[in-house]
Amino acid sequence: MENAVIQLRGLTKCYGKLKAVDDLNLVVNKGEIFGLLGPNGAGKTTAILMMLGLTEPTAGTAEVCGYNATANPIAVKRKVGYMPDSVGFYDSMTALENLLYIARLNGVAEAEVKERAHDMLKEVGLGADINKKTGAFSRGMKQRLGLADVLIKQPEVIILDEPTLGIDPSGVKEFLALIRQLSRQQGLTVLLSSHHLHQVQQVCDRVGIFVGGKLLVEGNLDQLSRNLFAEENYVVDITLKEPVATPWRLEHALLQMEAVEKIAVNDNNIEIACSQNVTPDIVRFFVNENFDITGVQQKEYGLDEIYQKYFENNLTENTDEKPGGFFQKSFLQKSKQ
Ligand SMILES: Nc1ncnc2c1ncn2[C@@H]1O[C@H](COP(=O)(O)OP(=O)(O)OP(=O)(O)O)[C@@H](O)[C@H]1O
Repeated sequence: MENAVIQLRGLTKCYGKLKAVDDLNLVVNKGEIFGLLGPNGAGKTTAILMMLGLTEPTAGTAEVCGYNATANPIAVKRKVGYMPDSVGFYDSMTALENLLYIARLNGVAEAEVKERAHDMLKEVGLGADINKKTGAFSRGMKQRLGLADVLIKQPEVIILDEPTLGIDPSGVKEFLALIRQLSRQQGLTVLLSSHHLHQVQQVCDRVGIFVGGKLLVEGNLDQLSRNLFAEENYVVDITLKEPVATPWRLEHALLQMEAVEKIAVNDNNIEIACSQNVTPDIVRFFVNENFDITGVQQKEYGLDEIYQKYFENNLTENTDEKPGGFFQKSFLQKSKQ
């Protein structure tokens, strides 16, 4: 693909009998922020190390900025900024001194190194901390300095491995906003790995769910939720003042409505999956049946539900299984003709 900055074809890495990465095929395009989302041990770091040419694939290829990462790791290193999950600095040196050191190591010309380092520190929000020793930096400040380290050589793509690990929630928000801003302003391609779905959801254009070395699905959130929840187009969540005394009677009555597909009753909470949006009819039904409604909510699917579908439905243990059991497990379902 013309626009592809990262192109992985059948990328596989075995450690003995363990397939840490299993036939990974992925394209990340220029200017995109792609989130590799998966639990601990999914194989994210191994995949990244192969993209950087730091470990050799057992099979397949990783092409980054047009270079085969295994055959040409130095060329890839020139184009890619990599921030590992734990960034180290010289504690007794200031932020500026640390950054100048990294910039020089990366071959930034002496004539411009100081100006660029100052600009970069301002850009990542450390303008006021230029002369502070990094030993006194918080984890969030260290991540910002790590980002400056990565960006100082003006890479085409940055790869961030668990970049928000150990930062407090407001720091995470600011850090992710910064990544997005930099990507949008400079057309920078970003691949970030994380197991924090909420964070990935905030910042990424597209995500891939990676489990047991396999990429289970990839796409933007809309596509993922449309694919995974095609059967569960409209889900209405009704909260009642009191728990339902005879759930089976309620379920039976609700299933008489044509659009109602599945129902789950949990004390005073009822989730109803429908083929069309019949929320007004459902509310009318409850009122007519003399239930006191305290809440009505139409459910929207985000990464939470997508993640839950994969990780809490035991699909992690059997990735060959086709997704689809989210509602079937807990919901009373209308039998199909
Ligand atoms: N050098 C190695 N030798 C043997 N096994 C390894 C090696 N590196 C990683 N593994 C194994 O490969 C699998 C994938 O590990 P990897 O670090 O890539 O996962 P990850 O998704 O990055 O996890 P985390 O989020 O915990 O960093 C794990 O089971 C891990 O134990």
